[in-house]
Amino acid sequence: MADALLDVDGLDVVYDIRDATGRAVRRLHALSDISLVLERGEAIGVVGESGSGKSTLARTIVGLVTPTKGHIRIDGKELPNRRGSAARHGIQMIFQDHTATLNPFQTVGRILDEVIALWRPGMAKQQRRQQAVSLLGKVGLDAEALERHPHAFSGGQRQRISIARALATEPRLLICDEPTSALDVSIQAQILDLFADLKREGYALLFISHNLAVVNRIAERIIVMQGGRIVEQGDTSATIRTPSHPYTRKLVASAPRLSDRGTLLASVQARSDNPEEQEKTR
Ligand SMILES: Nc1ncnc2c1ncn2[C@@H]1O[C@H](COP(=O)(O)OP(=O)(O)OP(=O)(O)O)[C@@H](O)[C@H]1O
Repeated sequence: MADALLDVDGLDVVYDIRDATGRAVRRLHALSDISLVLERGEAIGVVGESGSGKSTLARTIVGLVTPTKGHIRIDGKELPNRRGSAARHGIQMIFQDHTATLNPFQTVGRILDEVIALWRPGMAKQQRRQQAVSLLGKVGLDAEALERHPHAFSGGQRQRISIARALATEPRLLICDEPTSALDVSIQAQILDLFADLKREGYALLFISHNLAVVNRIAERIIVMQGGRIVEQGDTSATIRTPSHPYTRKLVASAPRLSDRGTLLASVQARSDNPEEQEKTR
């Protein structure tokens, strides 16, 4: 598809399951024949129960898992399955566990500066600092954050910092693997607002969540996965309103208050005035 940003075509992933000695004892088909197309600036939500293959899909796209079959193309060109290759092609991943991306021994300024310097080798120090301040502003943090270490921030703010770090590589696509699941419900709403803002700015999102309400808030299209396969995909609201696959029907039926769409997030929003988060953010 010529105009697609990301084109995943017939992707299979098989894991070797090993015993304690490291010997492969069986194979697990984690992804089977996954195909999806994501347009520029579009947000697609990926839902499915635990073990359905959502993280494997994300990790395969960014080169952390090697597929046994299929193609991943960015701008119509094959994306090499290597660590770092996705970043060079404008794809960044945002994890649930931001501790993985934030070095606790470095200040936020240092964390951001390392990435900016890598991406813009010729940029002068003062300009890099300005760039870091601008990235912090984009995620709702002020320049003061530069001098502090990650542990000085709340969970929601640390997730903001890891988003700023991802944005430092000037990506076009953010692959978000349960980026709000580890946060309090009130903070979740604020981080979701941030993703909605980023989407309005033109970033494409592949947004993985087990929470249908979250996907409904962020993504115009939805992909439903079960047992490593896509069982349904389409417009998010239409799919939630009239799911056609029995598994999607089950997911919708078991989602709390989803029958009254919007209510869940409206209630989350009403509680999003978390003083701790607000105080530290500004
Ligand atoms: N490195 C691995 N080695 C072997 N099996 C794995 C590995 N990673 C995942 N799996 C298995 O692959 C299947 C898909 O896992 P995956 O983590 O992709 O699902 P998921 O939908 O993201 O689940 P969750 O929501 O719990 O993160 C599961 O059966 C899981 O146990």
